[in-house]
Amino acid sequence: MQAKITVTETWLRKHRHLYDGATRHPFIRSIRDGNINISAFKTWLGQDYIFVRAFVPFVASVLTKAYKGSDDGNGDVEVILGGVAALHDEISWFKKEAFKWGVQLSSIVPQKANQEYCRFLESLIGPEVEYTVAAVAFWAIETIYQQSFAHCLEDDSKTPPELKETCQRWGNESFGEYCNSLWNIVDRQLEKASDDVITKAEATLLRVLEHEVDFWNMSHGRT
Ligand SMILES: Cc1ncc(CN)c(N)n1
Repeated sequence: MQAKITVTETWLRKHRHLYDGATRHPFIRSIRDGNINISAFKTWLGQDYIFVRAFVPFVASVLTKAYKGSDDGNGDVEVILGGVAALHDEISWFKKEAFKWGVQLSSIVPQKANQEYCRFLESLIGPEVEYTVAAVAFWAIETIYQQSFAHCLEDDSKTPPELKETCQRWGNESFGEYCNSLWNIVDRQLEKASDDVITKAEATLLRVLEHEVDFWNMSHGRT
């Protein structure tokens, strides 16, 4: 018997072009090919630190929604709590890495693409946004980084040794498993969602993909 195709699989097939644009962006390719411009890397580092700080309240809101909105026999809260803990480490890592590269985090001004992405995250925090919709955004945001940086660690990659740790941060197997747990959450939620929520969730996925591409563009100096 053929396995039933999930809503997320349908979306990924339908939006493959945009998805690949986010996970195989020229910025990521330049890390993988070993010809990354270090000033672009430093721009990304400083801007992403600001993004991650704004990401924390968003993830906390997903955690609250999971607690209130899912019949949590499935352990959604624990998975998302793991994500909050990982973000705590991520913030410490950004500080350490910024010091290493001589990036002054206190003087970073968020660029337009970053501001718009952070504003989008804020728009998903309120109680009027369904758990399913917020969970789709969360899953997509984490998975795009996982897939992008894992690409830089493949056997034939020429990622510079000094950037390997950065790629490991999101490209490692356990982050991959965590993303799969988020994917399971999303699939379970979508299975019981109304058509209206599914439509909103798909639109949210598209917005995330666009914001991620804009974020890479900004880091790559294309804005
Ligand atoms: C822009 C962006 N997207 C995703 C992630 C992964 N938490 C991140 N750090 N920054």
